Amino acid sequence: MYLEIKDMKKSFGSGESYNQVLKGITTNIEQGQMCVIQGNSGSGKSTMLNCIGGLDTMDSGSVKVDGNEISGLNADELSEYRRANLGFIFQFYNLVPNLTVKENIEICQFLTSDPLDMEELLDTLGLTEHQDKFPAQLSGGQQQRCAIARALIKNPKLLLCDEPTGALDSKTSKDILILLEKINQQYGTTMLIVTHNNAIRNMVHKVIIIKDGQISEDYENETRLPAKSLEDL
Ligand SMILES: Nc1ncnc2c1ncn2[C@@H]1O[C@H](COP(=O)(O)OP(=O)(O)OP(=O)(O)O)[C@@H](O)[C@H]1O
Repeated sequence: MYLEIKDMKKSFGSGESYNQVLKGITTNIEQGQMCVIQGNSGSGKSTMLNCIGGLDTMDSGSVKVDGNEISGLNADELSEYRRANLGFIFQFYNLVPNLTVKENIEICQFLTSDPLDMEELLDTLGLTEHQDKFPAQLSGGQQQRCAIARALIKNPKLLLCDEPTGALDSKTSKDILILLEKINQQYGTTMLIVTHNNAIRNMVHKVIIIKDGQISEDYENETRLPAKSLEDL
């Protein structure tokens, strides 16, 4: 099992403002799986993703990535864990405005001794012709493709995506999902995708639904559809 989560608990605040957001999340994700995490607004999806990604620390429980426990790591160790294993994609692309597409990707290329080939990645993501442009010169979909390239250049084993299509129109969302599917097949990247979009459930290997800080549904999708056939995005 690539990702093993056991009894993950996380709360915010204290006294009257105490809010237990995650009340004991237990699940497993296999290497190479694409998995969506869904649930109502405020159910704890981003909190779960942030705890897995070492962007936040859980109160108790265990997260093992490729057999390595991450709970209890200090800030430096978490930083090294993120560098060595993870790629992040967010709803808003967080590109550096005064760097070109290629330079935005290059800043992450140096995080590993074994990056993917830049030209191949630019080609895969349809960015070759845009590589010398600045973010402000790109459409939302092109900016998100650049953010995906930046997350992928170091060939992360685990890609954490928080609403990756949240700011995009239906057609561009589908293009991005087709790309994520291609990356999953080409590089075997394990992916966790937090999304409000129910249609995305149809293309992934595994679905996790969170309700009130607990898992209410957790199942493997036996009848996956290719991303290109998804409707209602
Ligand atoms: N840093 C924080 N401090 C205090 N409360 C927080 C913090 N981060 C999240 N919360 C609270 O935790 C709860 C879950 O938030 P979270 O962002 O994980 O939900 P979500 O399921 O991702 O929601 P959405 O779909 O709206 O993005 C919310 O009530 C939120 O207000």
